[in-house]
Amino acid sequence: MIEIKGLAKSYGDRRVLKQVDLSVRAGEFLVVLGPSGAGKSTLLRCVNGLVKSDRGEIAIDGRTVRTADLGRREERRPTAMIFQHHNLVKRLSVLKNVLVGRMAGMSSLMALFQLFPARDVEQALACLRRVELEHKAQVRGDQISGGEQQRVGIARALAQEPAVILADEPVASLDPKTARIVLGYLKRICKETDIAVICNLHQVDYAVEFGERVVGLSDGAVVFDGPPDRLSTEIVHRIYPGLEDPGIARVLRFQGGSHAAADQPLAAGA
Ligand SMILES: Nc1ncnc2c1ncn2[C@@H]1O[C@H](COP(=O)(O)OP(=O)(O)OP(=O)(O)O)[C@@H](O)[C@H]1O
Repeated sequence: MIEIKGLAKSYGDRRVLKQVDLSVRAGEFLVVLGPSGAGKSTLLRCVNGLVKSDRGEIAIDGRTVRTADLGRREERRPTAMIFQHHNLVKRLSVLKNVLVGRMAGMSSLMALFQLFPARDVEQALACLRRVELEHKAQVRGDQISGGEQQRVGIARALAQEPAVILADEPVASLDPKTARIVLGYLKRICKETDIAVICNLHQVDYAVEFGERVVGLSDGAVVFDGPPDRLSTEIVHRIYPGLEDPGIARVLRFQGGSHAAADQPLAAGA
């Protein structure tokens, strides 16, 4: 359970997060939608302690998140990140990339020489099995496709045994078919393991298709929080002010999202 209360963050004069309140259940697949600069990445960085908020509280399973805990490898952290560009170590095998997720708790010497206990290797292989990549365990990280790299990113996050996986635009650099496959794995793992997922996305159609709950962030404030079938063109415009994209009406109609509003063309030619 993640509890965010009154979260605020500014960079200089720019208020990037304004009083964000959010709670996320174990096993919930939450999509955060919002335009560029809305504060989505900053929100995730505050949750994993990478960025110190100015005000507010974040607790994961009752334990307050503190930036000071970040550098302490001996402690297993409750958050795992998935990045847009996968961030794999290219010269390492797929398996070793996943084992990076097990490094918390290992001695510095063991970590330095990559001496992983057999049970960690077993666990990493099990994580690779969940994304159907066990057969690529010994392949180098740069010799697999972008979609496979992101599946390894998911396995690495899973290997950390986190309470929450924070995915920052995990499919932004993938083609639509691969993006759907990757989101499918992420959602399935969320449901099967009871790990909460907070997934920043740009694409309304993926949010409608995969999100169990959608939070719309606009200019640092939550402007929508609800199930994807409540997204309407009006709400999408609230999240993306000034957006002129008649395609959104089609997406909502096609996906069976809401409904009365979606049936109104947004603009000529919609
Ligand atoms: N370290 C930083 N120093 C100063 N300003 C920052 C820093 N990180 C982010 N910002 C600013 O904060 C605002 C929100 O950034 P953030 O990356 O959280 O938005 P976002 O919604 O994730 O955008 P995108 O979808 O483009 O990644 C932006 O104006 C950005 O320039």
